[in-house]
Parts: sequence; structure tokens; C-alpha cells
Amino acid sequence: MKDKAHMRERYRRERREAFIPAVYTNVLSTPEVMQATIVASYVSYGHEPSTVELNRALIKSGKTLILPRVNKDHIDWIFWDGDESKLIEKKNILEPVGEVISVLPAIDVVIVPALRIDRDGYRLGQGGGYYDRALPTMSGWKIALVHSGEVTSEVLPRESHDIAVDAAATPDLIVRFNKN
Ligand SMILES: Nc1nc2c(c(=O)[nH]1)N(C=O)[C@@H](CNc1ccc(C(=O)N[C@@H](CCC(=O)O)C(=O)O)cc1)CN2
Ligand SMILES: Nc1ncnc2c1ncn2[C@@H]1O[C@H](COP(=O)(O)OP(=O)(O)OP(=O)(O)O)[C@@H](O)[C@H]1O
Repeated sequence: MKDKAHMRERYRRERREAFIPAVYTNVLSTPEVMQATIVASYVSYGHEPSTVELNRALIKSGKTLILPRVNKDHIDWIFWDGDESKLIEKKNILEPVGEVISVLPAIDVVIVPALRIDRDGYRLGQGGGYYDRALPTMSGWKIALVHSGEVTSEVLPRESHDIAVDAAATPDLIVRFNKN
């Protein structure tokens, strides 16, 4: 979709220009995360909202973390214990090494990357379509991480495969979306 590509370009530039490093440990105090056993996260890179502190805290609080690894057109999920030597860089993104989880367990919370989230919880991602394909196969509460100001009151262009998240986090705000 051409609109999406243009928007992505603009939003990436805005993200670069307005970048302020911040932490998302506020996500830890949501009831969904407090009660969670298994959490799917990712390792942030570049100007993305940082998951580094959040991932560390999730593991420290005894939760099981799984991370994505791109395999052709889809994401494989791999357990990660917080050991940085078990991450390797591929196209700028740190991905876990190790065995692919062949049958996904019930996942309680999915932390999702996004460039923008609209008022209904629809997201614009990096454009690979990886999360659009992965999310329908994953149970759990879905929360996207964005920078302050990246939750927009506009409606983003939507395609039939787009999946809305349940909530969005900025460093100082958690927004919940009504699903209907
Ligand atoms: N930190 C993080 N991990 C993540 C994602 C993400 O958005 N953030 N993903 C969210 O989906 C998946 C990977 N998404 C990707 C999306 C696009 C390309 C891609 O198009 N790469 C280009 C080069 C990109 C560039 O340098 O401009 C290529 O393959 O040629 C790669 C991975 C899984 N892991
Ligand atoms: N469920 C799906 N089945 C098949 N193709 C899909 C699916 N979801 C997305 N795609 C394709 O993937 C490409 C990127 O989709 P889209 O622009 O929605 O990505 P995105 O949501 O921004 O990225 P991501 O999910 O990786 O963060 C598009 O060409 C789209 O048609």
C-alpha cells in the first residue's frame, strides 16, 4: 500500500528527529503483565522505544520471555533467558539463537513494536507484515510500545489483515482500546 509506505517514511523521520530515550517499565505495573507467566517481547533497535530495561525486568520478576526471529516471511519464537551472548545481529536487529518453539505455549502478553497507533488500536509497523501474520496465531493481551505523541487520533489506513492491539504504552501513559 503506497500510503502506508509514505507514512512509514514520514513517521520514521519524525521518530529520528524527536528521539528521546526513555524506559517502558510502566508496562510492568499493568494487571495483565503482573499476572503473566509467558510474555512475547522483542529487542528494540535504533530509534525504537527501548525494550532493554523492560525485558530485563520481566525476566528478573520470574517471567518466561520469548523473542522473535525472522524466518523468510514469518516469525519464529525462541525462549530467551536474558543472556546477551545468546543474541545475534541480523539486519540491525538482535535476534535470539537457539531452538525454535515448535508449538507455541499460551502467551499471556505480547509486546508489539509499532511506528504509530491510531485511536482504535490499529498499528503501522516497520512494513514487513510479520506481526500482522503472527498476532492472529498468538493468544494474550497485546500492547504496542510507542514514543510519546505516537498514539494518533487519526485513523491509519487499514487493510483486512491488520490487527488491532488491546493497548499502547508510551513512557508516561498506558492507553486501552475498546474492542468491538
Ligand atoms: N526490534 C524489532 N524486532 C522485530 C521487528 C521490529 O519491528 N522491531 N519486526 C517487526 O515486524 C520483525 C522484523 N521486521 C523486519 C521488517 C522489515 C525488514 C526489512 O524490510 N529489512 C530490509 C532492510 C531494512 C532497511 O535497512 O531499511 C531488507 O530486508 O532489505 C526486516 C525485518 C521481528 N523483529
Ligand atoms: N496476514 C497476512 N497474510 C499475508 N500477507 C500479509 C499479511 N499481513 C500482512 N501481509 C503483507 O505484508 C506486507 C506489509 O504489511 P503491513 O504494511 O500491514 O506491515 P506492518 O503491519 O506495518 O508491519 P509489521 O507487522 O511487520 O510490523 C504487505 O505487503 C501485506 O500485504
